[in-house]
Amino acid sequence: MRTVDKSVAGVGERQYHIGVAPGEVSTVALLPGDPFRVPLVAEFLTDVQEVAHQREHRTMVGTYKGRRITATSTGMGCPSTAIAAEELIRVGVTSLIRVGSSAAVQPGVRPGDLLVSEGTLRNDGTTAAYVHPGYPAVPDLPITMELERQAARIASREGVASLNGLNASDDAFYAEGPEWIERLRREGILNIEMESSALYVVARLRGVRAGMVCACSSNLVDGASLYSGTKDALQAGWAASIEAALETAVALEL
Ligand SMILES: O=P(O)(O)O[C@H]1O[C@H](CO)[C@@H](O)[C@H]1O
Ligand SMILES: O=c1cc[nH]c(=O)[nH]1
Repeated sequence: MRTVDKSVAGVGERQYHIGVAPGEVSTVALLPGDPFRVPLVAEFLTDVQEVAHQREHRTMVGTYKGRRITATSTGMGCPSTAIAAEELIRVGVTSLIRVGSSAAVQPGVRPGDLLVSEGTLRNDGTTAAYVHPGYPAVPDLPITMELERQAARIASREGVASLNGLNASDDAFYAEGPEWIERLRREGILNIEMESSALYVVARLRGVRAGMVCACSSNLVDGASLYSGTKDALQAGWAASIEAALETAVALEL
């Protein structure tokens, strides 16, 4: 019997899930969850090309201020994010920046505010298959510091807040009950999303860099802002977080 080693299989080939081959992408990739948000990244770019769209993974490439940029959607949750990250790394991506939406679990955070991640509580199943329970899910420090700088600048221009802190990655959107949300609040977690745990762990294991800037979609603790009526603020927050990620790519020559 010959067992396949998937940790190295397919490196340098057109990738099974994302449908992208080496040479078709840049060294930096912005990662929204939603394939319909990839064109929102493309609005900032010139010379845009759609490279592939398979399942939830849509990829476009273009240029921002002279730098080649890739945008690939991860889909929702850690399983598809780990696949997208693994396959992007196999075709030459060395910096991965998630541009997502995320729910705040500290009072006072408003829809559209920018949230930069300084580390993730791994409440997901995917990373348990990769590493042991105490393994930290942390972003690249220089990318994070530049994201914080850019997010603060853009947020102040746009009249929203920019906050930095710890987030949780959950697997089960509709199983986030009041006890869990209250515990996260008490422990100082700023926000919840569903992908950064896998992104950071895969990036660390494969020796590449990752970071995350999200737009606040709702606030789960102050009751002032659940999901209805947040659309315009969220849309503006997505654009601001994409701009912060693009400026980071330029500033750090990612
Ligand atoms: O808007 P995206 O990037 O998908 O991020 C957030 O939105 C989804 C849940 O509504 C999850 O994927 C969560 O992480
Ligand atoms: O996990 C998540 C992500 C976004 N919004 C939530 O309420 N939960």
